[in-house]
Amino acid sequence: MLSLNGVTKKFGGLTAVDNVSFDVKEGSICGLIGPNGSGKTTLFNLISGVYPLTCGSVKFNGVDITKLKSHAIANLGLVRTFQIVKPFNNISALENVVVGAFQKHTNRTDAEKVAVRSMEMLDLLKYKDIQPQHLPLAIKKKLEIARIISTEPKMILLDEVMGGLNPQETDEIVETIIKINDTGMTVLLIEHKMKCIMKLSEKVIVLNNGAMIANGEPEAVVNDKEVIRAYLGDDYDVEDN
Ligand SMILES: Nc1ncnc2c1ncn2[C@@H]1O[C@H](COP(=O)(O)OP(=O)(O)OP(=O)(O)O)[C@@H](O)[C@H]1O
Repeated sequence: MLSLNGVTKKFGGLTAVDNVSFDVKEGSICGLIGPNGSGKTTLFNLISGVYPLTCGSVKFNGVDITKLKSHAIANLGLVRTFQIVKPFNNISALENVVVGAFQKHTNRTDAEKVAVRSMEMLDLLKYKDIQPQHLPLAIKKKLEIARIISTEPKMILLDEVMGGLNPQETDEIVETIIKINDTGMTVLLIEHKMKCIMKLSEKVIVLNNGAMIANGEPEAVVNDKEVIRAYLGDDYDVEDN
């Protein structure tokens, strides 16, 4: 579904993403992990057309999207969340989600139907008339997911959607991601909470200093010596994370 080949990004003298190649299988959930500053968000920015690549290529659903802009990539069905959620604060939660649905639907009634369905899936309908500025972080994060789901994508990129949430809120988001994936959407997610990564991911990709140091099944990846050295640490225990 998504295929990266030699993806590289240089910011002046710094190679933020270094010759990264991997595939994400259609219908799967794939985790992207690594230390702070290892290039995860930059990689999302490259895939989603926010930054141009220095070299390499990205294919989505058989189409070369390397040089496409974000909106064109979103039109093909590949959308992402941002680490810092920035909803439109002066309109209701529902209107925020309707904005996403307008990507495919020009008709207001159709767009609203899709938005309501997305909010239902995330158990957000009770907040529909509230402006996001009055909602807690966990609900804002869910709203961001509802907004991208309402574009009716084939694949979503989630950038630390569990960051800053308590264990119960985190569990809810994990269940939501499973529900979304069950509808057929492919998921690639950046996450520091290893327990969630282990529960959700069919495959885990690890970046360190911009380079991919592991790519495989979660069990194999967490037992990989280089991953332990670079990221997890010797006393790593999934239950603690
Ligand atoms: N626009 C930019 N200009 C210059 N350097 C950048 C830019 N964006 C990111 N970087 C640098 O690229 C490297 C990778 O950053 P990135 O944000 O992708 O890491 P990350 O793995 O997502 O980190 P975190 O887990 O903290 O979010 C860092 O050294 C960062 O300072």
